[in-house]
Amino acid sequence: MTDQLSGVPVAPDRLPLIGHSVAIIRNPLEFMASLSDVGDVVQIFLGPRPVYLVTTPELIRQVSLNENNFRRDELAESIKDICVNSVNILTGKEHELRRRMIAPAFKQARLADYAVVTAEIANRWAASFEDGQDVNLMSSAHRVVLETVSSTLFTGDFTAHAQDQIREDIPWLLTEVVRRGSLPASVRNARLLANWRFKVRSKRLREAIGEVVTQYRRNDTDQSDVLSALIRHTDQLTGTTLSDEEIIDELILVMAGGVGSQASLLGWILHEVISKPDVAEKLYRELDDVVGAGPVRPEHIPALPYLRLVLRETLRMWAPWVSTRTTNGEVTLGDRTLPDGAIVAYSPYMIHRDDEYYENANDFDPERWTPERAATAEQRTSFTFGIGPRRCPGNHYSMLAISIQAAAFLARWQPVADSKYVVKPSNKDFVLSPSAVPVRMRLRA
Ligand code: HEM
Repeated sequence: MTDQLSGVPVAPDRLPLIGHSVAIIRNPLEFMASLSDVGDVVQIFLGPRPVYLVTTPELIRQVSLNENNFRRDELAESIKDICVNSVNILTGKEHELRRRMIAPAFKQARLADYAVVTAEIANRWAASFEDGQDVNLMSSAHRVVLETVSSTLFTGDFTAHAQDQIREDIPWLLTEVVRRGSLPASVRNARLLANWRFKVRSKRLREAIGEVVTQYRRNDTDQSDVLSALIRHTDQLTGTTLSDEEIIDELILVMAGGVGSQASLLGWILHEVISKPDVAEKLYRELDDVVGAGPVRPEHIPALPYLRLVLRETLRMWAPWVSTRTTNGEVTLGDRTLPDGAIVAYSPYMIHRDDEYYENANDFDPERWTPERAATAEQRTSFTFGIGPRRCPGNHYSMLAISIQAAAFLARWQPVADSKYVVKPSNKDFVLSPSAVPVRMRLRA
């Protein structure tokens, strides 16, 4: 397995023993973006172990649309102490059923309820700054997204105590899940104090969520939130309902997958607007016409077409940098046949930043998404939320929430960026976040 598969090109600058690990940790974006010319499938080495990176949209589609060719056991192993059976690690029929079970939580009618809560929190957030105040908008974005996601998961005030504890644990969960995911299994499973602490705290978090689930079942009313949707749904085809443990798994996945990624994108959208006067001018004009000085309401969002273009362009520029799968038996990709158990990866970021697929791919150009300009080819190479059976179920909600938050903030504020600070991507999550967005707040005239 650790042998090089003959005929598949290897990424340049492989070092003995450590392979490409250091290059990836140091600058994953530059590393990924440098590989598209090397071949359709490129071997990169994490230590001695090869990872097969597919570098064309066609092969990414082939991987994503043929889910049965892949397993999730490596991912499952890496998160087993906190999440046992969530949708992202189930495969085949079990995955299909779980997708049906969680779908009602993301239905349009529910999104309308979540949008009301999201707008309330976003308007409160926008009103919380002072003129002339120095703020790091990235940490601020993280806080507002955390509050919003936890409030859309469970709102019932009869569970206040457990909710407080869960909210306190989410930042810890996010940091740990990402950190542990980058460690080899041998280190994660070693008898170390840090691993023991992780298990103890994971158990405590699961118990706190379990307490909320019990209270919801007892209360038996629809609270218009994610938890109510998960508890109340019965699958029409099989009569299945979700057990408490399964619900705990799904709630943890939403927290781990939804908070960091949304916060990063909210941070990027604010950074892009603040640092690009031509984009800012058009957006401010649109916000003035539709929202005025605020507060923003969910029904404003469909009337903000330029904001939508800016969001789509932000999602293109700052797409997840990597996604992985493990082959389930021999799998042929293009003219290469990979062995059973091989790790296959692709990078939405790499495709989205390639001039072959997007004209001047490194330019922030929202108008490329206007109906006149967005070619079908561009739509087909857009991988921010994945495609196929594992496409992100939170995509519509994320776009709505980020739009509401950005609109609420920008309707009121026109901050000035700290000119001495260079914003860099930081790889703490699968969507890279801005290292910081330091600004001085300025009220809009
Ligand atoms: C803007 C922020 C987000 C981005 C960029 C994003 C991106 C993605 C991507 C690329 C995948 C597919 C990964 C793969 O191919 O294996 C995915 C899966 C998933 N996402 Fe998101 N996501 C975001 C926000 C959210 C939110 C807010 C939620 C929940 C409320 C969520 C829930 C999930 C779940 C449950 C899966 C697993 C789906 C499955 O395996 O069937 N995501 N996400």
